[in-house]
Amino acid sequence: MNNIDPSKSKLIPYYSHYLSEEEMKLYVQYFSQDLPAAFRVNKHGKSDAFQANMQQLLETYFRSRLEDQTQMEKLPHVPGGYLFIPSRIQLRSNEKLNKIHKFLVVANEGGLVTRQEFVSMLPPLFLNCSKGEKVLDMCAAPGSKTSQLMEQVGMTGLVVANDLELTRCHVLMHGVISQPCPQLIITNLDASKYPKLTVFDKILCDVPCSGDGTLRKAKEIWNKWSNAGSLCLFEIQLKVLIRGLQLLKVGGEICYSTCSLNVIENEAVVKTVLEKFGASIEVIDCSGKFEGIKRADGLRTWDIGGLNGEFYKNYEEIEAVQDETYRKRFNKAMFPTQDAGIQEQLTKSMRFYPWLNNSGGFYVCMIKKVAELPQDDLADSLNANAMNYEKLNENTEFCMNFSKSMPLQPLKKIKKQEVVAALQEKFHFRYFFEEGDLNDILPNCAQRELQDMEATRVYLLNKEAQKILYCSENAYLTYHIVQAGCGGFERHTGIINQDKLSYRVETPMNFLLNNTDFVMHISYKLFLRVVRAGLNGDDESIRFQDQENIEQFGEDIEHLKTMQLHQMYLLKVKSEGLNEEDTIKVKAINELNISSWLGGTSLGFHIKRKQRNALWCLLMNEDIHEIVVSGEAKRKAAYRERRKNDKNGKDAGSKDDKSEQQDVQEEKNE
Ligand SMILES: C[S@@+](CC[C@H](N)C(=O)[O-])C[C@H]1O[C@@H](n2cnc3c(N)ncnc32)[C@H](O)[C@@H]1O
Repeated sequence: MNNIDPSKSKLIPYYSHYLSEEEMKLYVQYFSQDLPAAFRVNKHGKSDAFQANMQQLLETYFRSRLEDQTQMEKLPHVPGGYLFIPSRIQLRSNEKLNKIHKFLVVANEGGLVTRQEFVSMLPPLFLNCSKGEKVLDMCAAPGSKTSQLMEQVGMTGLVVANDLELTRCHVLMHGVISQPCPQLIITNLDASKYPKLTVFDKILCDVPCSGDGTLRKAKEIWNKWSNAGSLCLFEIQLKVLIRGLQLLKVGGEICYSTCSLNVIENEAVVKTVLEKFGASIEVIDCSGKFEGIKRADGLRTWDIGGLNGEFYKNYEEIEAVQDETYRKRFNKAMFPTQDAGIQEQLTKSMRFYPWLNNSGGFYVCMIKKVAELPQDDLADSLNANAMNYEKLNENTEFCMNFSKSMPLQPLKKIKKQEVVAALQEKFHFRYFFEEGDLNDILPNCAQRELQDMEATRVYLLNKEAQKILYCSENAYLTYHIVQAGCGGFERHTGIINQDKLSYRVETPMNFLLNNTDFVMHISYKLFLRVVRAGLNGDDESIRFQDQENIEQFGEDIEHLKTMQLHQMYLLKVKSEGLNEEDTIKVKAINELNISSWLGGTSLGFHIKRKQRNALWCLLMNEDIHEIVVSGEAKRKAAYRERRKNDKNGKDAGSKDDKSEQQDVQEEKNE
């Protein structure tokens, strides 16, 4: 902690006002330590068995690299969640542990796991959405909680993920788009005037906050912190929560959360909505839920801190302050209530102090809407704002800013039904999501091209997402829809198919091929061989005519030659004759829905480089840097060489070059 001395931070006198001496010792002790690394296995679109198998593989991998087995723990109640006791910094700096860190980074980028702080996993855990439910994530970027919500509602539900910042919406989009997410809509709106797109079953209200609970990661907060941030965030936090309550169905649940421990951003906000909507909402008692995840009760009553280390017991003390500008920083609603019923409810909200679960600091309050909300001035004005905003935006001139700043063409209903016919004819999909018929879904897919052009990419949306994207002619503009559904099919422009309308299934939607004729069964040995082919930085497919391949995989190759060549297939690995350990590996591989391209004389997998790397190391129990570094170095050297030779820079914009440039940048950053 260079130049950081917690004892000099304003945080210490501030929190000493709320916490006991003993708690303050723990506060300084824990917040001065680095945060343990945590991750969870990505399960979206896969079975419970997949998660169990993948967990077993990962545990074996990590444990074989840990001398002290107590350094890795299973996170209680978080499906597929793990915690490393060594901090993130220790993981990076210790030579042995660094192997774990590097693997985690690649496995995260390859989509096998999500690196996510433990407390950040809690709001979706408490929200506990069921399959098919409609959920709004009001302040969603960068989106780690969104991906948990998508897992919970499954492919027939709806997740509307929103963020005020367009660039952050794009971060969110890129984080989830490689997963099958026909249930996802991403919007770029102010959550406090969010339109009534539908009535939601559950809402996550993870509001913008001062973030003082993230001190273990963001150490600069020790020096920078002042109470001004919390004082000015109160109003937007309150408005977003009220708007969330308005958009929630009666009987639905909303999770209000912040990564701050400041009462102004937490209990004061919840108290205000309890005062306003009294009998229509209630704080849910979660004390019986998720035993083993420790928490402290929310505060009943509190003082409000000022900017100069002083505290105010009530609003009258603020009114007595001479300086009007200073007075205006405070809101009467921030102060506690005398109502014992509300105080009691506030204690049911949950404070996650860092010393309870060796985590960051967090606040979570689960609220149930038990009846329609009564009249309230602030709530009414938010409703009116949202309606005016929608009305204005129906006139597209008013949304040109969004349109101009969006780097992508808008998503519109697919125009050419020949495309739909071609897809149906080619793949003979027998059924689609867990329920519902592909025949209803396909004609309503979306494309980004202008209306009269053929789609180069066909986006798949489920019925709930379609209702939103097509609710009006210009819904994507009115509601600033950044993304709806995910890429389903991509136009094939290879020489062989040049003359006819031909599409291939995109990676997120590979599972669609499960019930078609396009499934290829190969041996585990051949699977490993093709994964390895891409690791050395050269050719990512294997050639059948190579002598070595003919000798080793003769049976496989003979079988492949009987299949239709120049074709994409969903890959399934045969498990007959394998030992128990390899059988588990094969089961996990088969649920990853990897597709492959069977050429006239070659076989290659459609698999991201990082996923290929992570998979190889996991299956072979090899260290990531040993296997990857040589291949990456070779590839990057080749790229630099090409750049040097390419004086005109003609190739600079190609897709491969862009990802290589990114890699070179990543290398620099490390
Ligand atoms: C605490 S972060 C959300 C973290 C996110 N839920 C996650 O798990 O990755 C708060 C987010 O709120 C966004 N935000 C700020 N003001 C907003 C507003 N008025 N409406 C919607 N989003 C807002 C910020 O851009 C930021 O991405």
